[in-house]
Parts: sequence; C-alpha cells; structure tokens
Amino acid sequence: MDNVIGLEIIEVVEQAAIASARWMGKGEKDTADQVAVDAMRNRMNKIHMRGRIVIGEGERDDAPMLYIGEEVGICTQENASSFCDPEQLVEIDIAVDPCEGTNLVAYGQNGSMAVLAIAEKGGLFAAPDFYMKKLAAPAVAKNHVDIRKSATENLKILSDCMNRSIEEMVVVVMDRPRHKDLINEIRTAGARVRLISDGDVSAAISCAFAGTNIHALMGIGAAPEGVISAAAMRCLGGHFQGQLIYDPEVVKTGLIGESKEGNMERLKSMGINDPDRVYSDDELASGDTVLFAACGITPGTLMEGVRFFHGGARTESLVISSQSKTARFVDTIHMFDSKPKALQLH
Ligand SMILES: O=C(COP(=O)(O)O)[C@@H](O)[C@H](O)[C@H](O)[C@H](O)COP(=O)(O)O
Ligand SMILES: [Mn+2]
Ligand SMILES: [Mn+2]
Repeated sequence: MDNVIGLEIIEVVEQAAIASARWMGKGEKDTADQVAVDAMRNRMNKIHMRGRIVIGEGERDDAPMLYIGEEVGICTQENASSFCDPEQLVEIDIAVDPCEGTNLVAYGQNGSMAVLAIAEKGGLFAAPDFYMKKLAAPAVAKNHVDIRKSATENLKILSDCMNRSIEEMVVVVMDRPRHKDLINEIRTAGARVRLISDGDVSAAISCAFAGTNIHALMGIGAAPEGVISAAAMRCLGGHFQGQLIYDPEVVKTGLIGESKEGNMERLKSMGINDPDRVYSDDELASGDTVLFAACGITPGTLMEGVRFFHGGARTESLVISSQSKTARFVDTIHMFDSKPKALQLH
C-alpha cells in the first residue's frame, strides 16, 4: 500500500494544514475547519487510489464535508476506467480529521494538526460519533498498564516500567468538568497533570516519543480521534486502549444523546453488542498495513506549525508506516510563486 500511495499522502495533510493555518487566530473555527476539509479532499482526489472515508465529518448528507462513506481518489471517479484498472488497486479505508483542534487554530493556540490514518479495507474501526475513554502510554508500558485499572494503579505500573518515580511523570488530561475526580486522583498519586483544552490526538501520540515530557494520556475524548491515535500507536508500538462511553452522565455534556439506554440501542444497531468492550490499538487499527500522516497547523509537541513567508510556507509533518516501520519527520518548503524571492531556511 505504501508504494501505491507513496509520499503523496504527505501533501494531503500539508495542504489541509496550510489552508487552515491561514485562518489561525481569526476566531472562526468553522472556516478553519472547512478550508482544511476542502484542501484535503482536493489533494486526495488527485491520488491514484480507491479510497473510502470511514471516519470523517459525519454521515452522508449534502454538507460539503468529507463524509463517512465518501469515495476518494482519482480511481473512484466516474471516468476512472479510462485511466485506472480498479481490479489492480487495493481498496483502502481512510480516517480523517482535516483540522484536529479547530478551537486551537481559531484562537491561535498550540497543538492543532491536519491528520489521517489509512489501512486496507476493513482495517480501521468505524468508530461511532461517541466519546471514548482513552489510555495512552510509552511502549515499555504496553500491556502492563490497563484502562480497567485505576489511575493510581496505572501510575505505579508506569513508574516501574519506566524506571522513574511517579513524581517525575506528566499525565495529559483534557480540561473538562468530567475529569475533576481523575485530575485529583493523579495529583494525589504524585504525578503532574498537563491540562489541554483540545487536541488529544497529539497528546496520545506524544506518549510514544521519549523527550516530549508526556508519559500518559488519561480520560475521555472523542472516539473518532481515538481510532486515529490508535493507528499511530499501533505503528509506533506504544500503548493505546479505548472504551466507548455511552452514558451522558459520565461525560456531563448533552452531545451524545439524551439517554444511556438510547445510546446503547444506537450502538447495537451499529453492530456493537458489547458496549463496554475495551479495544486495544491493534483492534482499533487492525489492518495488515497501517499508515498515519499528520501536519502541524499550529506549533505542537511533535511538529512545528505552518510558517508563512513571502511567497511560500514551511511545514513539518509526521508520517508513520507499519509496513516500512518508519516514523518520518518531513520538513517541506512550499513555493507559492513560480519565482519566490527567497526560501526560508528555518
Ligand atoms: O479537541 C478535540 C476536538 O477536535 P475537533 O472537533 O476536530 O477540533 C479532540 O481532540 C477531542 O478528542 C474531542 O473531540 C473532545 O474531547 C470531545 O469534545 P468535548 O465535548 O469538547 O469534550
Ligand atoms: Mn478532532
Ligand atoms: Mn476536526
């Protein structure tokens, strides 16, 4: 699959990040999101592939978003048979978040990125638009920590696995009322908490890289972002587990429907019979081949944000492949003018 899509996938996230970054700090989150979607779709539809969106911006409707079920890639277009032989191409599933952290972009804050994950057809969990309890940790703690255990227990295990004291550890938690008890528990156990307003994909993946000073992600975020995080962690060997949250009382927002019972019914209708199931990263991203790509919109722990200069821009992306077992940081200069006056070195 790597060979089929090649480095083009990097340009998909780069173009989405550049488009969104033009709206950085403008206070217009919907526009920052929309332009990223448009740029991602335009670039994706130029790639010689047969793709289908499995995680996107909602079910199929007339909205101009990358909707679930949308076919993407030049070989899914009407006249494709004149230049593609569909039988020769592997069908792929794609999870996208063209602007992960729309608020972060709109208010000029760190940690937003354009991101996607790819696997062969059926290789990504088509997560419903629910919340997900998440636990991410470095590779040394993989399958030692467990989302079913308390934060206190997991911090002790993490401390043993990482050979550092709990006090030396930093746990990222989303700054939400639903996490009040969790935050107290982590602090009481001795670890330090880094609260983030948005952007838990970046936080989850940061756990797999030493030097980020992020040692775990705990708490509840969105399920689609959980699958995208899992795809990266699966390739990196880090620990990631997710459990769907269907009880509105737990998340303390009305965003997941009115009742626990109604949500359980909805999950059942999607074929999820055990709503309490704990998913590991290789169940959320089960494909033989998994590819992850992200490009920083605003500066983050892993990547620089988009930096514009006269006549161009510079971006930093991260591309992770289970096939080639590589995590590549790609530093790109984009020339908007045919004859730019100068290229920005740093
Ligand atoms: O921050 C996030 C928002 O993503 P986006 O809408 O693409 O800008 C995600 O990283 C979070 O995982 C998540 O969406 C959030 O925790 C759920 O929303 P909330 O109801 O505000 O807690
Ligand atoms: Mn998001
Ligand atoms: Mn988004």
